[in-house]
Amino acid sequence: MSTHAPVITVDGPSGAGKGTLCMLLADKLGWKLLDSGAIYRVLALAAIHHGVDLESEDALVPLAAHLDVQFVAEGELVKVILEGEDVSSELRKEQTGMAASKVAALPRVREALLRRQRAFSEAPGLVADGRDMGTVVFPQAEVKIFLDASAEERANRRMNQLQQKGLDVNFDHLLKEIQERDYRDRNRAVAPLRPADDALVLDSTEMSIEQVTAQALAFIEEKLSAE
Ligand SMILES: Nc1ncnc2c1ncn2[C@@H]1O[C@H](COP(=O)(O)OP(=O)(O)O)[C@@H](O)[C@H]1O
Ligand SMILES: Nc1ccn([C@@H]2O[C@H](COP(=O)(O)OP(=O)(O)O)[C@@H](O)[C@H]2O)c(=O)n1
Repeated sequence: MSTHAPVITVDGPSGAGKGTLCMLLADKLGWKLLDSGAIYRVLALAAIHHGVDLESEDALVPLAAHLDVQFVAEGELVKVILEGEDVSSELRKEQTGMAASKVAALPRVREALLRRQRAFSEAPGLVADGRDMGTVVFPQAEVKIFLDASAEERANRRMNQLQQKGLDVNFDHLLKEIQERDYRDRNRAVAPLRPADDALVLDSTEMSIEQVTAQALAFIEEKLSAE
């Protein structure tokens, strides 16, 4: 028997601030967190480690169905273990995001990962971060948010984030990669990146993290109290 647990979905393009917002919301509400992008990233890494072609749907589907991954919470951070190996730092690299968007464009790969994502939904509630959380994975979600920002602002945020980690990054290169990934995510045949009809669309280009969080919390309160 399954009990109903409420779901908040946060979708949007790379660097819009989804991960930051979801972590703050999950922490404040005491709810579970699903970083669905991390699952696509792990699958891309598994394919690279096993020498599987990132465009071979037939080879990727069994890999997706049997993905041996653990997300281990360590204080504020989540360690990601793929087949016994800590891949946490490899996971966040821009080239891993790019590889993830290639495997994520394949319909049967997405299908193979659906159940794994839905299994994250448990009491007292779930905050789900991704591209198709409100449209495909949790279409019945009580609260849906679509977080956006201009590509230039997102590339700038990503550059600062990577520089803080001591990585040397080039703005123009990063912007080009973000635009390429956006294009692939928005134009794929299955589960393209788009706001759900009932989503609150927030453009955070000119908003601070605090302003985004405050608007999201006001919307969540309004939606949950109307249930
Ligand atoms: N509203 C905002 N204004 C400025 N920086 C932000 C904002 N939201 C997030 N950031 C920063 O931008 C970077 C990318 O945010 P992140 O949450 O990882 O985005 P996403 O999960 O959508 O890719 C992080 O360094 C984060 O601290
Ligand atoms: N629900 C999701 C989440 C991610 N993805 C894919 O996985 C890639 C990496 O997602 P991510 O959320 O980790 O990327 P960032 O927004 O952190 O850059 C995206 O570019 C998408 O192609 C997806 O297709 N569906």
